[in-house]
Amino acid sequence: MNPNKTIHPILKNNYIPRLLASGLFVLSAFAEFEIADKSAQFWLLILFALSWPHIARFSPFFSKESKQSELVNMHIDAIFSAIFLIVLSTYHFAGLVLAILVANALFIGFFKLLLSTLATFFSLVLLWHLFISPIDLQPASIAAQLVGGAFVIFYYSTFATMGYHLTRNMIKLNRKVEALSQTDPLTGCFNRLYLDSNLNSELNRSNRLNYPLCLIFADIDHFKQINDHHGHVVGDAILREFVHLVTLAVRNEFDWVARYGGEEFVIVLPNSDLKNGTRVAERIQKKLAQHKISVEDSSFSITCSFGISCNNTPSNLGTSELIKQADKALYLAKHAGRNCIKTAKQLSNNEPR
Ligand SMILES: Nc1nc2c(ncn2[C@@H]2O[C@H](COP(=O)(O)OP(=O)(O)OP(=O)(O)O)[C@@H](O)[C@H]2O)c(=O)[nH]1
Repeated sequence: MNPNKTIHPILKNNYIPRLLASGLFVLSAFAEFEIADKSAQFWLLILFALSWPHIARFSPFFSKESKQSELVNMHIDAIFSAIFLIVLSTYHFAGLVLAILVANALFIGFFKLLLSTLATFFSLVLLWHLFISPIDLQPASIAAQLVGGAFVIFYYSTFATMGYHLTRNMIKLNRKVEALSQTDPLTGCFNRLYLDSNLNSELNRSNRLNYPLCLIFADIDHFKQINDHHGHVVGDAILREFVHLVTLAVRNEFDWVARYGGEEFVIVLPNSDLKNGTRVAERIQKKLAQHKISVEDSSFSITCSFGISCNNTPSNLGTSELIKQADKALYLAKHAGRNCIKTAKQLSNNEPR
């Protein structure tokens, strides 16, 4: 199996910086000759430093999910840095580490991660200092300080870059998931889920600010025949074009369209009454009449029936009542021969069963 194929870009991208940081770590540890002379742990540490970037890349710790795994890796990085400080037996770099970490945090806004890795880092240094051996405050050799300083700067700027990329990727992914969960994949308009969760807040806003809200139920006429005679590919293309035409007929920033199901769509018009809603439905009707939809060298004309309700007719309608009224009006429109517009006002005399 080629491991490159299964490695997530985050783990892959951080491999080289981590390897270089480990190299600098090894150099700085070697520069501290006194420790090299007497400590077996020193050699273990070197071994770990050299193997860590490979482990971090090829064997995701604790989680198969690469991003989660990279967060764990960052904590191991923090432990690694703490051991580095202990080995060099100086607090000289601690202030530098802290300053760089704070700067990183300001830059990447990744405070939670910063705090938890900082806690890991300092608790390890403290535990070592209290229970194992007091850290000698004597400064390390000049060579160790130089290479170690380079290590600290490089290591933590890498850490910041990783955090930054992680955060950016997560934000991007979240936005993508959110957009996908709200969008109808075929037509690109909002889906039923979005309608169900947003109509209520739209209605509350309209009641709070005391303006009317209009809801149009639009249903393409005889859509089954189109599917049956020309196939679902044509039907799909017609649905897409229909949504395109509807979006051209409504106000960009205020109104929105959601697919209720099949060939039924709901158009929500904030700050609009039945009159405004009827005007919008007429505009859509006109666009449909003027526009032939071309699919696979054929062109099609479609018509649509509309049922319109408004939260002030009668007053203070709730979400489900608003939808119900528009649906009933749509039923009237279908029964009146299709390609026509009916409003909730016309319901009382012709209430469908
Ligand atoms: N191509 C395509 N067809 C769909 C999709 N969703 C639902 N349909 C079809 O839409 C048709 C809806 O048919 P009906 O509910 O009978 O409505 P209609 O033929 O438009 O009749 P009226 O609404 O009474 O004018 C069915 O044939 C469904 O299979 C879709 O995503 N793509």
